[in-house]
Amino acid sequence: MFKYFLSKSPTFQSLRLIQTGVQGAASKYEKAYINGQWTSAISGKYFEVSNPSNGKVVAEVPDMGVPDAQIAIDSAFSAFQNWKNTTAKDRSQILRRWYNLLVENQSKIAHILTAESGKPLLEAKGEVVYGNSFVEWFSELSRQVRGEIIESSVPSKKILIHHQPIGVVGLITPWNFPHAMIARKAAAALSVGCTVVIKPAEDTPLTAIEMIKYAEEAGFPPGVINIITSSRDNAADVGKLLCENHLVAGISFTGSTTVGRILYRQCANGIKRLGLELGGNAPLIVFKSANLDTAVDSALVSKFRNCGQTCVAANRFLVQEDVFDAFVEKLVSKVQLLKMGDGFQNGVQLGPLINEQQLNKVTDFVHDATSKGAKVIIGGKPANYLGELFYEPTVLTGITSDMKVYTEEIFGPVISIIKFKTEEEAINISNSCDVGLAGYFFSEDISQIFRVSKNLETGMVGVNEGLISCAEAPFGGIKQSGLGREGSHLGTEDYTYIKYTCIGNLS
Ligand SMILES: NC(=O)C1=CN([C@@H]2O[C@H](COP(=O)(O)OP(=O)(O)OC[C@H]3O[C@@H](n4cnc5c(N)ncnc54)[C@H](OP(=O)(O)O)[C@@H]3O)[C@@H](O)[C@H]2O)C=CC1
Ligand SMILES: O=C(O)CCCC(=O)O
Repeated sequence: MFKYFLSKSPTFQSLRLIQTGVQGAASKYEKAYINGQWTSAISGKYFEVSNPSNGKVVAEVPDMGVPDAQIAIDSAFSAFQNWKNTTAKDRSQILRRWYNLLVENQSKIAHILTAESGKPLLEAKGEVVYGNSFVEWFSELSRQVRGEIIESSVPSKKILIHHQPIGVVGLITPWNFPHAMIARKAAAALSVGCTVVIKPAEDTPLTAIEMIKYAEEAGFPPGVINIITSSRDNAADVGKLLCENHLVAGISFTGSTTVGRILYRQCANGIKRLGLELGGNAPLIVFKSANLDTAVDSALVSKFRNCGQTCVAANRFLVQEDVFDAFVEKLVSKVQLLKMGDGFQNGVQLGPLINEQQLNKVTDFVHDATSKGAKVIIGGKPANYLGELFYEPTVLTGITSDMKVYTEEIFGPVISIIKFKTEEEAINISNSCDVGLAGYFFSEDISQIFRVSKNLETGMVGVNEGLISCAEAPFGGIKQSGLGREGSHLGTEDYTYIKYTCIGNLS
């Protein structure tokens, strides 16, 4: 079957690399990495990873469960005893070596990423550059984490403050950014002296495994970085163990709010440190003063990055009535030019959805909206002619507050447009949900820019900009979008605790 696929697929060259292991790319059977050893599951079981563009199997990886995860935790705990005592300079240098290797191999990593996620190759390359930037950032930040000495009100005392690594951290990551989410979490944790057990998503473990090959080459000691691969059948049990095991000090998770809540509960008994990057429902507001061309171009980037499967993707478009028709016309004229298809084909801008669950969710949300009166301007149906998991880029108008596209994140290539009259109305609609990750608005009115930025109930705001993520900025949400911030100089806080030392009886 694999042979058939290779001979038919336009992605022949890239996948040939994956099958044969040429250039060190993923081979048909991959292994997980625990305590510096490439290893199979204790059960001997594997699960398949397939390309969502065509359903063909790309590779098989170990299906690890609780016993494997326990070994990984023990290894990480044992490695922590030495890693926590390394100097910031040592950690910085190893991270830098990892970064250099990731950069040297970024094209190969991007090919693997496209093969398992369906993401267009150009976008996969962009994600690898983006993910690598976190490794570079934290290799530099490692040496900048400083303590303080505070003057006491008692002359014979000194107050010292240190930031110390919390210990072993479990990193549970999603399929939508298989490289960047691991890089953003792992580099931060490792830079301050924590050790990690990574559990990537079932759909996209190959990019993660490839990244760890370069971590090994960079010289991280055994046990400092561990990766356990699990099928969806094992994810909940492995997650529970990571949350509840007393050797694990904290969890960092990116994914759905539903799973985030489960992890929050499971971490409660052990009062574990918890970083949560959960779902959003981002408003994108176009005010009448906006430059409409900027608004349209930025909206397309925000919405269609990774085919809409991004937690910061614009979810509800709010357009002021004065510019509604002009905006919709410009938007649709660009949406109809978007090229969807196999991520390895030249010029493709949109790939498939990751799996059947996502396809069903998008199909259901659009059906729900149209059955309640929404109008399909373009798209509105699966693109079966391209493959089983493709959905046409879609624009809907006539959106009302009872529709799922209004109340929940769609995670797909669907734009839902709502008409509003006043700024107050736009703010009220934007804030009328219990999540608050990103929000975007377009305006040339400086007072309005400050006012709206202040009033949007989100952790991040893009003003006249649709792409706001970068290593230097704090990424994170408020309300039920999560806890903590990733990236930026604040990105190590989830992985350190503050040690206060009082030195007394000084003469
Ligand atoms: N904020 C974000 O960036 C993301 C948001 N989402 C949202 O979530 C929806 C569903 O996507 P989905 O893939 O199901 O996201 P999940 O939250 O289920 O998956 C994210 C990660 O958590 C793992 N996981 C799943 N269940 C548990 C559990 N009980 N304990 C510990 N880990 C667990 C998954 O493993 P496995 O893959 O094996 O199931 C994966 O590694 C999307 O439609 C979207 O709305 C999804 C991905 C990212
Ligand atoms: O969508 C997500 O799951 C988070 C990553 C997106 C980004 O870093 O911009």
